[in-house]
Amino acid sequence: MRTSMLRSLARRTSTAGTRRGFASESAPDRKVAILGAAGGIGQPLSLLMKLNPLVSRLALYDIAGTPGVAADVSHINTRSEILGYAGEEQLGKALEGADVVIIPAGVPRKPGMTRDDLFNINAGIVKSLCTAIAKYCPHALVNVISNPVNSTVPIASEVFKKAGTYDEKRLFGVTTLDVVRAKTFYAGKAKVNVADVIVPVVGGHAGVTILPLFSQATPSANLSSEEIEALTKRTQDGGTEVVEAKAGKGSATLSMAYAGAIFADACLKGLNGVPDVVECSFVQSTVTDLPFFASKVRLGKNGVEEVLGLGALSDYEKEGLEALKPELKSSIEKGIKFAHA
Ligand SMILES: NC(=O)C1=CN([C@@H]2O[C@H](COP(=O)(O)OP(=O)(O)OC[C@H]3O[C@@H](n4cnc5c(N)ncnc54)[C@H](O)[C@@H]3O)[C@@H](O)[C@H]2O)C=CC1
Ligand SMILES: O=C([O-])CC(=O)C(=O)O
Repeated sequence: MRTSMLRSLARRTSTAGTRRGFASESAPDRKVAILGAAGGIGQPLSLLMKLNPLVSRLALYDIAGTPGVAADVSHINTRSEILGYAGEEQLGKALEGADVVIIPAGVPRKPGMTRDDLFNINAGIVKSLCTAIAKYCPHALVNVISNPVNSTVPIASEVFKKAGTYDEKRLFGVTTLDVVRAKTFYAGKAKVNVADVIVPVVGGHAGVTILPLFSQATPSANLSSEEIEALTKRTQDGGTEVVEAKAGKGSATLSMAYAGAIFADACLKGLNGVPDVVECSFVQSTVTDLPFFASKVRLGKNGVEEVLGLGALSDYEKEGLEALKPELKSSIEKGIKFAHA
């Protein structure tokens, strides 16, 4: 997205005052809905999705505060039409016809909390939003950002199963921020150009369940095992690093909005038939014995086209993989149990 988005922005700016930039759009119509659009992630994510030329309609939904965000973002001279919706009675309208639904609704952590501490509030929010998705846009690709992702994605799957709309190809836990962090931290340590870095991050999205595969990182670098361990730990604790720095004012919002925009863009490209779109995501999986697992996923016209395997792991990564399984298993089971209660 990075280059295409900037190119498109530059084009719009250079044609300011004319309609030329708009008339040349050839991408198909795509509606994206953001649920939780007035929040810390929701607002910058709304901005970034407004800059994405693949979006023709952008629906911004929250329980309150969306008219202001929608009015503000709507003045930006890019392709998409902005639609603002506030309050539960408008949720159906926000969702109708959506191709991609992004969910950053829910409470964020404060220092001292784990992501699982958010379960009690966010599980119910995700359950009710997914119930509405099943009703109003059952074929949309659903990008779940709300934490704890390791549980909220299984909750979403159970809600969709119950409604008879579940398609495992269309449900994604957004773990892109782990990849974004792994790339940044690796580039700093390996002294390589960050724009060239590729690092898969697998497992889940909480603490030790986040497993960056630095042995597969490119460009390759001769890092010591101590350096790899430190990079792994920093990636696993990246969220906590931000929570502590914000000191009670929430968790990552700007970097998450960036990551969410990258992942939604990949979903849109896949829907539009762009070949070889691959991103890591927490999806239904047979890569391990766990029913959900984050790994590289090829995106296509129906969502997940292929869940890719883990590739060769170092001994350190093999240990990490075994160590993460009990926590990830219990978080998945907790979500499934909640959805059935
Ligand atoms: N997957 C990931 O990598 C990351 C996930 N997160 C998670 O994203 C979530 C949101 O974080 P922030 O934006 O910082 O929180 P925030 O509190 O700033 O914003 C959340 C928004 O959700 C809205 N909301 C609450 N209930 C809703 C409902 N039923 N329907 C629609 N909107 C509703 C609120 O009104 C608020 O505007 C948290 O659960 C956080 O842990 C945060 C960073 C990274
Ligand atoms: O740490 C948190 O609570 C928010 C999050 O998921 C992240 O920044 O990775």
